[in-house]
Amino acid sequence: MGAFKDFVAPRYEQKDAVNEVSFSIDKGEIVGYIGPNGAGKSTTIKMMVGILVPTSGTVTIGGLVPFENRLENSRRIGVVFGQRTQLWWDIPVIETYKLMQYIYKIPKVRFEHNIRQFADILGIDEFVNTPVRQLSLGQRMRADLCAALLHDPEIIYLDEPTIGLDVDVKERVRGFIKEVNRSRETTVILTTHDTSDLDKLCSRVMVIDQGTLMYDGDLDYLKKNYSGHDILTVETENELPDGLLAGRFGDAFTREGRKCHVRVSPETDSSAECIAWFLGSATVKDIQIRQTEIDEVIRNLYGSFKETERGS
Ligand SMILES: Nc1ncnc2c1ncn2[C@@H]1O[C@H](COP(=O)(O)OP(=O)(O)OP(=O)(O)O)[C@@H](O)[C@H]1O
Repeated sequence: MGAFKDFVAPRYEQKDAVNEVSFSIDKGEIVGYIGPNGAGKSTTIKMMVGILVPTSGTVTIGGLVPFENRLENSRRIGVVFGQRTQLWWDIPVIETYKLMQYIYKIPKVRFEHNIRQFADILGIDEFVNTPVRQLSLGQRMRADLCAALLHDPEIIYLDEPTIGLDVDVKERVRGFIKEVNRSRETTVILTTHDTSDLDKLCSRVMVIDQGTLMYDGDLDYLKKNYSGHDILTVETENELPDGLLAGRFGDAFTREGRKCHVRVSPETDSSAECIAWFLGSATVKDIQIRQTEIDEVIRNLYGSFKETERGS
């Protein structure tokens, strides 16, 4: 009944998937584009690729407006949507590549050179003659990445390229992206929910939430300013009295026998000063510092945006 109603009298609701998103990217950059589910990442990528037409504002890629010059734009870009494939389902991988060689008019020497190089790094030789429908997710993703780069694009858009991959394949995929960026100066725009992708690949990140760009800048700056605190764990030869620890660290410590864990907030304290205090107060057997994981940084970041919204 609901489906019938929607068919006869559909109701429409207007929603801005992205709003006030403004940025420029230089040749050869690797940019991580992150944000919670439904934030507007894929919508931005689709506008840059030319699939979606923005209702206002402009998108210019290498001097071209993508949706007005789809053919010319497609020659310059490669796209991988992690959840979909551009490979022909029923034919062997190599046949799709040959079809792409024909479509993009890739010179034979260049095509063979690229296949050889990519097959090497991605390890696709063993399944290049297998029909795509028989490939595992990790194999399919590697085959897709190779396909997206065969025509030497200047820019690649990767929408969650490591989604669902095991640790080994993730490493291979990341190594490949890095190598292509390094050796060919290919610009990479990457959306991901896997924060290790950011750590391993990107120096710049853009964070979008509810369609609006909230941060655009250095990953290191982001870590430093939203990281909260480090955890310092110190093992001493003898148990330190709680009173002594409380006198120095207040309530920012816990103790398990001879092990003390101290939460070091960069605004009020420093790990170096805490270590110096321990060395001066006891015989120290072991020291460990755990920095805030990037996951925690991102969680703090999304949280602080929500706080700002509530406050404003
Ligand atoms: N074809 C569509 N029709 C209507 N609304 C859409 C369409 N595509 C996306 N949206 C809406 O636009 C908003 C942004 O979606 P988008 O797919 O860009 O998010 P995302 O950041 O890529 O999310 P995810 O991390 O879950 O992939 C969401 O609220 C989504 O529901």
